[in-house]
Amino acid sequence: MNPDILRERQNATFDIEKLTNILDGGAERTNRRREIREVLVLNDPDFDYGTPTSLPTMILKLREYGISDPVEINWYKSMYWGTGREALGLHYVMFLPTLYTQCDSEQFNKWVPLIIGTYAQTEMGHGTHLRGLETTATFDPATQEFVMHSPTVTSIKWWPGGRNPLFLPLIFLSIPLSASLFDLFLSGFALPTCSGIVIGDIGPKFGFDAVDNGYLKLEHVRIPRENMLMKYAQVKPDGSYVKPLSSKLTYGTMVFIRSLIVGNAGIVLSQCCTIAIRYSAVRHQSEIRAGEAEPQILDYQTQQHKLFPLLATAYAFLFAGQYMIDTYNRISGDINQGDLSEMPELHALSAGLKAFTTWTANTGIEVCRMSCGGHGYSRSSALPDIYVEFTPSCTYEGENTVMMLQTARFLMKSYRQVQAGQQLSGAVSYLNKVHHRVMAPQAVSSQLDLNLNTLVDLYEIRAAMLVELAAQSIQQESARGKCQEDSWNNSTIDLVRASDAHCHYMVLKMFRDKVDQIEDPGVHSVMSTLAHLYAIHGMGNFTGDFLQAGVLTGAQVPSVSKCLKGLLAEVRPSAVLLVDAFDHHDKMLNSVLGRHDGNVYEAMFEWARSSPLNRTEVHESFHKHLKPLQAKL
Ligand SMILES: CCCCC/C=C\C/C=C\C/C=C\CCCCC(=O)SCCNC(=O)CCNC(=O)[C@H](O)C(C)(C)COP(=O)(O)OP(=O)(O)OC[C@H]1O[C@@H](n2cnc3c(N)ncnc32)[C@H](O)[C@@H]1OP(=O)(O)O
Ligand SMILES: Cc1cc2nc3c(=O)[nH]c(=O)nc-3n(C[C@H](O)[C@H](O)[C@H](O)COP(=O)(O)OP(=O)(O)OC[C@H]3O[C@@H](n4cnc5c(N)ncnc54)[C@H](O)[C@@H]3O)c2cc1C
Repeated sequence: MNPDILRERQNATFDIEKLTNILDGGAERTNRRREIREVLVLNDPDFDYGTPTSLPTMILKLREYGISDPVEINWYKSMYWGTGREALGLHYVMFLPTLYTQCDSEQFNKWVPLIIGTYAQTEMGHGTHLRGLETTATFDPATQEFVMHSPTVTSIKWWPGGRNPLFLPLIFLSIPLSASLFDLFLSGFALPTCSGIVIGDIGPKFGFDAVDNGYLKLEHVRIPRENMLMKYAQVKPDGSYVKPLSSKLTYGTMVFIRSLIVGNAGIVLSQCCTIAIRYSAVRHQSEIRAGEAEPQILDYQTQQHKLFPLLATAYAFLFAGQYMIDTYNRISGDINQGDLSEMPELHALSAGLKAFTTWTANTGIEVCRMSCGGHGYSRSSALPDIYVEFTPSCTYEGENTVMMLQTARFLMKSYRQVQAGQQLSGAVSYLNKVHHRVMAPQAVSSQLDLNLNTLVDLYEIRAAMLVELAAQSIQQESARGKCQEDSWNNSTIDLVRASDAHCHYMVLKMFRDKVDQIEDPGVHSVMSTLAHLYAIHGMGNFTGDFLQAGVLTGAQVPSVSKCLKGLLAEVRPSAVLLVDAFDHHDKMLNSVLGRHDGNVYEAMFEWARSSPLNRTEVHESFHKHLKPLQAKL
């Protein structure tokens, strides 16, 4: 083991295993995750990662082992495929969940065990604006079929991931009856026997190469009436339409995956922090004091300033992901029982946190890559591949700006309710104080109050102020004679800013609540330090907001920076131990820089030598192209 990394692991001030257990949701979950990793994948003689049979092998193994819990599927898949995506991602995270949540019992028993599918909602002309989708599904009572049709070029289904060229069960979103409503259809086309279908691949993408994203054009293709997913809405044999309790129930799968993406952003950021911090512990470069040995780059304050706030953010997002999934499971359980009262709040929370966490993690991956210098740009680091695979999460499952505006819609509605004298509960209950003006900033002392509860309060006041400013912008636009829609559009910068601040407050609050639950003194102490670092770092990035909210004075601003530097120094001794607690296996991380043993250089040389370009002393292209050319010169 590299001596630097060995030294970093001595004198631990907290129990790493206990922190790993907290991240997994308990010791039993850690044991189960490791069992899946070590026994069911790594020590499985059939484990054949990277071969053409990998995918079918994985599917058969998941069934053989009876792994159906979404989180356990993800544990298995992420061990099997490492940090990359695989072609069936969409089947597991969108196609199956849609069947689970939108099929009636007969359809469920008929389809779920049997098929692999994709989710074809987006069209060439519309991905965000679902009410603008153009694919039609017209019911023919004479034949008891729906006629599916792509009326325009912009209605061609575009992007469905994992498009299987031979058999095409897919979840369709189409407009069967009216522009405001659409429903889900399962269409089992066995190509090429089924006429009226034009299918293909949309061509090379920025990345996501393991997933074949396709296109699908339908020309009056008929499917049985029974293929409409009929849990919430039905078309009866006589053609009558039974509306769902809410037209937004059709959007349920997107809310589910957005909820998953929150925790996934934490996982991806934790992978990158593991790579960058372990590498920064073994990389020596330049000098701090003339004549002395080159220091570990992790001892540079700027390197700590790049990486430690991201480390704190990774923990924050992992805890936010746990909260999000728990909230999703609770509210979707209520929805299943017909109680839709919290559906708007679930939508607003999942939409906002999906955007907030993916935007932050997306930027953070690049900071981690650049903090590793040239070797960060090598594919051996795994960081370029992680970035390329993660960055579309800012676009898919709800483009981030649009998602933030959905959260803003909920915040504005809540603000208006408070103005009308209603008492709010849940995540927006802090807005009650705005109405009663108890949001007045507390007496701000000359010293920055570092109590975590106080910091959460300051973030709450910042969010409330920005919500009020956005609402006032809309009111001012209306007062200038603008219609409601234009008043909204002319305030969308403020609205996104308010949603971002609301999400930031929510994430810090979840972090603080999680720290409060930690009983082990050593783990509590190090997690409390990270939560403080997360809060102070955000205060440094958004100082203007806190000044504008009156919860920070100009005189206190220097102490924010001073406090930040102190927290960076406090984290430094535990940095490698804190990434060890993420418990990312070398095989899954697939990074020369992030190896657990820290033996980076030897591994990098081996990695380079294994490059296809180094298979022969002289590359065949010399003999094929250069030598004949030389002979002519
Ligand atoms: C098992 C572990 C796995 C871990 C893996 C984790 C991550 C892996 C990541 C990815 C997986 C792999 C690949 C990803 C592939 C990506 C697949 C896709 O991208 S599928 C397509 C996704 N598309 C979208 O998300 C479309 C986005 N657009 C919309 O959702 C809607 O158009 C809209 C923007 C929300 C607007 O809808 P609409 O116009 O109908 O509504 P509005 O008029 O704006 O508002 C009316 C009203 O409705 C409320 N509302 C809107 N949506 C919802 C909802 N979902 N739920 C509840 N309520 C909703 C809205 O709040 C308004 O309410 P009110 O203000 O009270 O009127
Ligand atoms: C890798 C990848 C995989 C995908 N897989 C699938 C899949 O399997 N199935 C599927 O159905 N789809 C899939 N998609 C499509 C994806 O869901 C859409 O691209 C996404 O919903 C964004 O919609 P759009 O492309 O129409 O972008 P647009 O909405 O056209 O966004 C373009 C710009 O317009 C802005 N904008 C749009 N509306 C508003 C508004 N109301 N207010 C302010 N600004 C606005 C956006 O902020 C953005 O800046 C995938 C996409 C990617 C990148």
